[in-house]
Order: sequence, then C-alpha cells, then structure tokens
Amino acid sequence: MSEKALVMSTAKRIVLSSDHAAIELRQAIARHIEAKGFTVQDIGPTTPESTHYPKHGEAAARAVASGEADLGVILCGTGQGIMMAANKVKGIRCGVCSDTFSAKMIRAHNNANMLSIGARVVGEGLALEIVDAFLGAEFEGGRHGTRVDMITEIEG
Ligand SMILES: O=C[C@H](O)[C@H](O)[C@H](O)COP(=O)(O)O
Repeated sequence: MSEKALVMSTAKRIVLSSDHAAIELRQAIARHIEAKGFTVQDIGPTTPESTHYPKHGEAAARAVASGEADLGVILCGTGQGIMMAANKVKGIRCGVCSDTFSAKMIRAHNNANMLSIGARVVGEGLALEIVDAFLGAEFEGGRHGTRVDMITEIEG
C-alpha cells in the first residue's frame, strides 16, 4: 500500500476551534492536517475580535462527544481555559500539551479525544509536531483502559 493510501485508510474527522488568540495557528493546523488526509471541520472563529474561549471549547467538545468528529484540537492563549471548558462535556478527555511526548501519551495512555494547545506558548513548528504526535498515536488499552474507565465513572 502506498504511503498516501495508508494515510487515507486511517483518516479521521478532526474538529478544530479556538478563541481569538489562536486563529492563525488553528488555521495553520487545519491546512497541515488536511494535507495529510484528515477530514477537517474548522468551526472558527475566523475574525479577530475578542471572544470567549468557553463557548468555542464547548462547541468542539460537543462535536466529539456526539460522534460528529472523531477527535478535536482546540486552542486559546495558553490552551488551559479552553481545555477546562471542553472537559466539562461528558465523554471528553482533553489535555494541554506543549511537547510531543505528552501529546503522544495522552492518546496512548489516557485515550484523550481532544488536544489543547496554547498559541501564546508554543510556536507554529512545534505546534504542528504536537498535533502530528497526537493524531499519530493510538490508545494502548489494557491497564490504561481500566484507569480511563475510572475517569469515566467519576462523570456519573
Ligand atoms: O485560558 C485562556 C486563554 O489563554 C485566553 O486565550 C486568554 O485568557 C485571552 O486573553 P485576552 O482576552 O487578554 O486576549
């Protein structure tokens, strides 16, 4: 199988959102992963006016929780506020990452279904590598499944 076909066969639907602090980086990520064969649903915003990260985090999280998207990538200035909002939606496991190891491990060990990045923390080059690490990793299950189930139980 060609490398392109391999990428397409594992293609996933990725929802993206951010606040005003991360519009350019979010759009760069959208272009980057679309070029790799992912189906991208970029739900904005597209204009630079100041906005409120909770509503954008919630919107992306609801797309993932409903199954409309497989995974989500969200951004704000630090990645922290939008992550907090996303994690309030039942079924969402979102982590903020500023390094590629963590981005891989939140998929492999925590079965994270959303990644958050701080656009005022990391530059574009590293952000794209973080996204690649997240999207390229798979959940390992086993003992990690037991622990993720325990997280889910806390949700009630
Ligand atoms: O966690 C929150 C995010 O970093 C926001 O992007 C940040 O608080 C927005 O700040 P400002 O309204 O000063 O651009």
